[in-house]
Amino acid sequence: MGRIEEEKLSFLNILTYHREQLVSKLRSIQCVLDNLLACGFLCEEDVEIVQRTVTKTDQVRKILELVQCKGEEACEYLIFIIYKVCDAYIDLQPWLKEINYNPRNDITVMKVVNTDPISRYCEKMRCEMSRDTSFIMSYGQQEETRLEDLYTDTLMELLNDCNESLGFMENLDQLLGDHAVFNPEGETIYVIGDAGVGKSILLQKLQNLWSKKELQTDAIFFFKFRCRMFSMFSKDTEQISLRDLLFKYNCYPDHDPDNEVFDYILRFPEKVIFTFDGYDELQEDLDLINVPEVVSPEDKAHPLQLLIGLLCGKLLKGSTKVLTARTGIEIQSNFIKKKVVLRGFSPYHMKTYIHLHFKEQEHRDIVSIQLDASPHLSGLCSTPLFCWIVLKSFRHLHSMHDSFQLPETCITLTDIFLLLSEVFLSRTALPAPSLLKKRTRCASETFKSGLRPLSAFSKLALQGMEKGRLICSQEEIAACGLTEEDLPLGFLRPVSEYGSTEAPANFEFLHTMLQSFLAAFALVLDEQAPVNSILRFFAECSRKKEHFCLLFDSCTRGASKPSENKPFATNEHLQFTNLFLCGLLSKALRGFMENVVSPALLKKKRYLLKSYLSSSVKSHLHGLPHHSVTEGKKVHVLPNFLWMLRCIFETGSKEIAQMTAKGITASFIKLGYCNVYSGDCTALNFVLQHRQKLLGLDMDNNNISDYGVKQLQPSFCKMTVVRLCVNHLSDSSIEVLAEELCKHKVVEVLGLYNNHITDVGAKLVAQIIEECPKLRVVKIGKNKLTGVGGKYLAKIISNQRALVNVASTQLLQLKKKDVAILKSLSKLESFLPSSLSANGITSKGGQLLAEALKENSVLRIFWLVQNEISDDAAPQLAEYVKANTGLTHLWLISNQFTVQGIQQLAEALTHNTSLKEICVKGNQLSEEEEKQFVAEKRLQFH
Ligand SMILES: Nc1ncnc2c1ncn2[C@@H]1O[C@H](COP(=O)(O)OP(=O)(O)OP(=O)(O)O)[C@@H](O)[C@H]1O
Repeated sequence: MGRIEEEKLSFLNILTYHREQLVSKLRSIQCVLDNLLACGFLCEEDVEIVQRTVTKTDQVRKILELVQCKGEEACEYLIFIIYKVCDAYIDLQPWLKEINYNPRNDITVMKVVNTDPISRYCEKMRCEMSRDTSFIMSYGQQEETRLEDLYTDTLMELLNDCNESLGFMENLDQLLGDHAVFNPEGETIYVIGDAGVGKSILLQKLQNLWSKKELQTDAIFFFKFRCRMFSMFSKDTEQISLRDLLFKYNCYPDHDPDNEVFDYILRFPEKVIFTFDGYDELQEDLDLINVPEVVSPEDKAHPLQLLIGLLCGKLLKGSTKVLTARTGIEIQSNFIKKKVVLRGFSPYHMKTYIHLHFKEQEHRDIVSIQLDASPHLSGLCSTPLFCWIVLKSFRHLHSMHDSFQLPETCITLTDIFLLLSEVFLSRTALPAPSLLKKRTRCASETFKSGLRPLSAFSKLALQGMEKGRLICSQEEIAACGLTEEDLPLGFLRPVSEYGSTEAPANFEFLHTMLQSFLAAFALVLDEQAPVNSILRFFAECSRKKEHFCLLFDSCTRGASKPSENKPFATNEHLQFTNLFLCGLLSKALRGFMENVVSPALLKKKRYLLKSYLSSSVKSHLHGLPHHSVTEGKKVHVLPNFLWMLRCIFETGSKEIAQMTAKGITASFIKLGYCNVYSGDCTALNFVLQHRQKLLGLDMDNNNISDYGVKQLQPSFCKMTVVRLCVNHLSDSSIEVLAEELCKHKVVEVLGLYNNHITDVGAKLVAQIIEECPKLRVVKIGKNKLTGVGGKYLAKIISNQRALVNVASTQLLQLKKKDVAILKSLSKLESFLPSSLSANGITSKGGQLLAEALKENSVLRIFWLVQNEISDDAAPQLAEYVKANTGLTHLWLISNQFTVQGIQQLAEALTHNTSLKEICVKGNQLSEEEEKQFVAEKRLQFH
């Protein structure tokens, strides 16, 4: 404020002048009173007078009266409080701007203490959140590790609504930002990933960053929930208000007699972040689906309905919601605003993680060398949970025994969880006789001596699986024969219950996969139940599955009834139990398991499982629908097939693998979009190595990465179709492919579209094209090739037979002297639609292309969308249009043509009757100019 103005408009006058606004908008009165009292502008008696006044507005009037009586400085200080505690007086911030308020130096030295309930609540929330999230919980009760000491970034890929990649997230701030939002109407950020890939840890990191004010967000409230908690309420009786849901299960607001915190949340939902972890763990509740939805935050409802209301945006619309779930869980896409899929550790991340895990360079080296030597183990370790188990076991067992190495190449998931159990059970072992002499490792001894607690934990796990419960009470624990001394072993961890200071009442297994593993152990150990009861979960998993959109259906369409009641959204935890059962009953573990279960019983169980697997593989393969395609008889396998492959690998049975390989009668298997990860390639290879005949394999749109390709190496010799599009492959995969495909020369189709291949890989692809005479389709668009890589390919194509769909990105960086190479394009039948879109092609490139393609009579559709082509290329393009009668569609959307260039194209169109349309929307024409071309209907502007 200018001095003259300041004199004229004293603070006292300001308060009088804006009295009405202040009376209606000033909240958090206690904070004003506290500060005025602390600075001596009011005395105790004044405060009491204000507090005795009944309504809020009258209280403000009284305060204004009092400070105005006390004089100019008191008035100024009141405004300064509003300025300083901006969160509490958010409604008056525009007013401060309106009066152009800037505190004078004299006043800034005065202290303002924020006693506003909202600010206090935020403080308390941050403080509790920081306490709750600073440690990685899953380390049993004996040791805890600081999150920041071990958290490592993972591959976080952004997807659009069609599950196409939008690139990778660089940091967690991007999770909440607008980047890659594909549906602005959607309310929920959906994070998906496989078991153990780090969804919960990602949320924990997010919460921890927020608690330290290191997350880029304006949100001042953060509520975290685990979805499984919503299923724990009784469905008929337990109703709760949104207020209670927020405050009872998260942080409780103290000193908030007037409910200001909740009011604030209702008024400013955009200031709130929610995280809901584990949507897959939610239990369906059929009766609830029929209950009308809640929209009022004041009404009581079942917590599940509140959850749905929040996720759909019917409650607290505009708040940020992050929901996690296992891959494969469907929710209606209109609620999803953006989607992130967690892909686990890249080799770089794994190196970082190893570094964080081990202080000693010697250990880092041993582990890195062993991982580098085993793509299978590395593939498994790209899942952080497995990596953690492997590294933790290494550290523990290496410290206890003389020379412990990581397990060798053929390690299975069962081996990994056995290792973890060994680590836990070895905690009961007596200390080594002398510190200098370490004991020799004997896993079977450890299991034998730990059999009592192991059986008890296994029983508990199985009971939970059967009841569909992941949480167990003290009573259930005791009923299984577990004592207090058993709990610190590490299998269980307490479930944190908000606000409780007493000893934990409930426990859960360290991870749901550990529960699945122990449940399988219980099935093997059980000597009482009939032998065939080991197969009970197979039966459940093979039943037809309903989609899990049901809860959300109720939100949009009203009630719908699924055909059966299932305990969880997925049956993955049961699938894992089956898988571990196969592992524990495998031939490789026979000797080991005989230490804990009678050999005769073990034999019976092994026999039963094997014959069950054989017959179910047969009937599964028999029942698959076959289609006839150019490549022969094709079969699109179902996700259950993948589980079968995993189980077969886990059994290690060559007989079943052979039978499966033989049973695949189709010549082409499609495993696209099946969520195949690198570890599965070992299982696939295990079966395919027994196949004699040639086979096409479509694995497009999975997550197999370079580790997976290395695992498949022995099987490429018989592959006629190798489709690995959208699989995060780099040049090192192409090295493997070049070596194998060039050796065996049977490949006909090679799909590498949308990976991370550079010019180095392109050179190898060129070699494959050159050396494999049967190859007729190569897809290599959307990779990281430059003009150099494009040249290798184009040169080879020009000397070879016609290849369809060769789309090399940035081919157009070629210079004019390379026109001969470009002429090879005349052999192309089509470009992939996106192949030359958004490639920075200038007019020069447009000219070269048009010239090169003039003699191409086979190209039908030509896309040059989103480039920088202007009128300079119009004459050549017009010539091309005139000369080419085969072309049906030319797309020039979002370039830089003006009315002159379009005029030339329109004129050319009159000479070409076969061309259906030239699409030119998004160029530099005004509406008026576009109208000139009304007569030429094939020129599309919309
Ligand atoms: N980014 C990470 N950095 C370090 N360790 C991690 C990371 N992500 C996961 N882990 C390790 O893996 C374990 C399992 O991770 P987490 O529980 O987050 O998996 P999840 O995806 O939620 O699994 P599920 O779907 O089975 O619940 C963690 O306890 C931790 O030890």
